[in-house]
Amino acid sequence: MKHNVKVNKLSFSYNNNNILNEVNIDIKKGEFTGILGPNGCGKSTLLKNILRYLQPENGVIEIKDKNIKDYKQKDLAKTLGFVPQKSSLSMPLTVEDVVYMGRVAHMKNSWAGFSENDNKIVDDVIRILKLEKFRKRPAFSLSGGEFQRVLLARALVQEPEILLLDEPTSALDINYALEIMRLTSHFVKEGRLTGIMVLHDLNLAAMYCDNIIFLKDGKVKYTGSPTELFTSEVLEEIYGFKCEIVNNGDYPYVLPHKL
Ligand SMILES: Nc1ncnc2c1ncn2[C@@H]1O[C@H](COP(=O)(O)OP(=O)(O)OP(=O)(O)O)[C@@H](O)[C@H]1O
Repeated sequence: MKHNVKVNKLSFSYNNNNILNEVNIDIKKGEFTGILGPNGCGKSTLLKNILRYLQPENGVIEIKDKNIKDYKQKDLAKTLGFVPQKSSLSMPLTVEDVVYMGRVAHMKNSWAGFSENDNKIVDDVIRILKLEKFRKRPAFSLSGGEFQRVLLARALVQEPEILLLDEPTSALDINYALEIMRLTSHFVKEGRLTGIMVLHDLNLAAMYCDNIIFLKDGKVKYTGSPTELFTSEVLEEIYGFKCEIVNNGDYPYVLPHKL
């Protein structure tokens, strides 16, 4: 199988307001793709279409060569994991409860409860994400950055083949932001995931993403590696700002001009 997510001529409007116009995307298995572009260009809308939270007006979305419309909800939930940008909790759940929610799609039936395997996966992910000390804490008592890691843990215990993340680093300090990028990249490199992340930080994208998709005006303007796409000309065309690109070893580094 060559591609994990294939989007063909996807168009989407909110109340006749066209947001995505014949968008084509082909994301291969085992890649970490960053979706970038100006505010309001439709990045989150694109993710929501891929997650089937929104129905396209036109076009086809295939997940692992199968039309998304043909998936049973439970199979889609096992295949696609999602880390939202913001999430609030209305229920008094502990961190552990929230993480276990990621295993629900794998339960044989709701009477069976969680298996030994479920417990092991939850324990492993909690350890890898360094969440042990928060385990029994009410999730609402965590800071924004700590809670973002819990949301990543919930998505990882789901063991999805494809993980979609919507600006997971926007509320995080640089340490947490680097950690989320490193962990996502680590799981992709280990062959456990295909990663698709909406993000704004060009330099984080350059450091960790294999591929970039630039969206603008409802269209995919460019796709390619950060080295190919992060040029002052392309960035000026997409965002309308001037910058220098510094070669930072393996990846480009964007230095914006002061306005
Ligand atoms: N439920 C909705 N109803 C109507 N318009 C919406 C709705 N959700 C989003 N929009 C509009 O659709 C456009 C695309 O929004 P979207 O959130 O997909 O953009 P984005 O690229 O993710 O933006 P940002 O970078 O600011 O997060 C925006 O103009 C937004 O105001």
